[in-house]
Amino acid sequence: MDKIVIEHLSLNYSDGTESLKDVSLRIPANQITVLFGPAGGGKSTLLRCINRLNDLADVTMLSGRVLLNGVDVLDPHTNVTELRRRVGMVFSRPVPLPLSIYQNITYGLEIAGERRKARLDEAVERALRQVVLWDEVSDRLQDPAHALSGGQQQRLCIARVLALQPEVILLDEPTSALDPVSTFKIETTLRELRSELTIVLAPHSTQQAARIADTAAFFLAGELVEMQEGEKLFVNPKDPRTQDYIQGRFG
Ligand SMILES: Nc1ncnc2c1ncn2[C@@H]1O[C@H](COP(=O)(O)OP(=O)(O)OP(=O)(O)O)[C@@H](O)[C@H]1O
Repeated sequence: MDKIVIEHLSLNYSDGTESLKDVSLRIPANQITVLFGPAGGGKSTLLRCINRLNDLADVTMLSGRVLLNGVDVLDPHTNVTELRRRVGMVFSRPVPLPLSIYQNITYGLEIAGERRKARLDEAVERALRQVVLWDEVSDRLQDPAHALSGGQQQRLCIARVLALQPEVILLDEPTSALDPVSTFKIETTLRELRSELTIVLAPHSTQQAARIADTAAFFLAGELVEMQEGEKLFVNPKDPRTQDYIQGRFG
């Protein structure tokens, strides 16, 4: 089943950059779909269209459709707050709230109206277990989140998103600020989360793309060059531009 279907999506910013040029693709449910390619290819822009974060940018032209479960999220009537709960986002630098570990997880739930302590405790434990952080922090949930290591902070940021029980998570270079061990833990966590939700990720390297992609899409200067199963794309790309990029000939 396709969770997200993007149809003829084009987007220009006010400086005239054509960041997405007639992009159409299908993102399968319960898989990790990787958007990769050289800097400036449009990967972040595409991620930010899926949860309407581009509403905050200086966009001068936007056309096409982004269907989530068949419904166009670009429709002006979309409830954007609800959309962003259903489609969570994780950024490249972990930015925990200046609160305790516990409150980082409960913050969004409390805003959504949950006040019951038992429910909040349960949600904290569940989310921290999902990102394999529970055993490391269960005895110091009231400590400031900033006291955690960078890798732990990023797992906490993922847990914060998961606590809202999203259907999709978007990750924009989530491990670019992390060491290889933390990166490995996050990649393992994402593989396990696939059974519960749909993951769309812009990796920080081609190596990461190849390691983690169930499906991979190669972007170059706003264009989708090709998309296929990760195992096939990284072994036998169809397009010579993809081949040149994955062999390190440019970018
Ligand atoms: N808010 C913005 N305002 C103006 N131009 C932007 C904005 N965001 C991105 N761009 C431009 O759009 C193009 C695509 O950028 P985008 O960040 O989507 O690419 P990317 O493939 O994710 O690259 P990177 O890996 O560097 O993040 C670039 O030319 C970039 O300069």
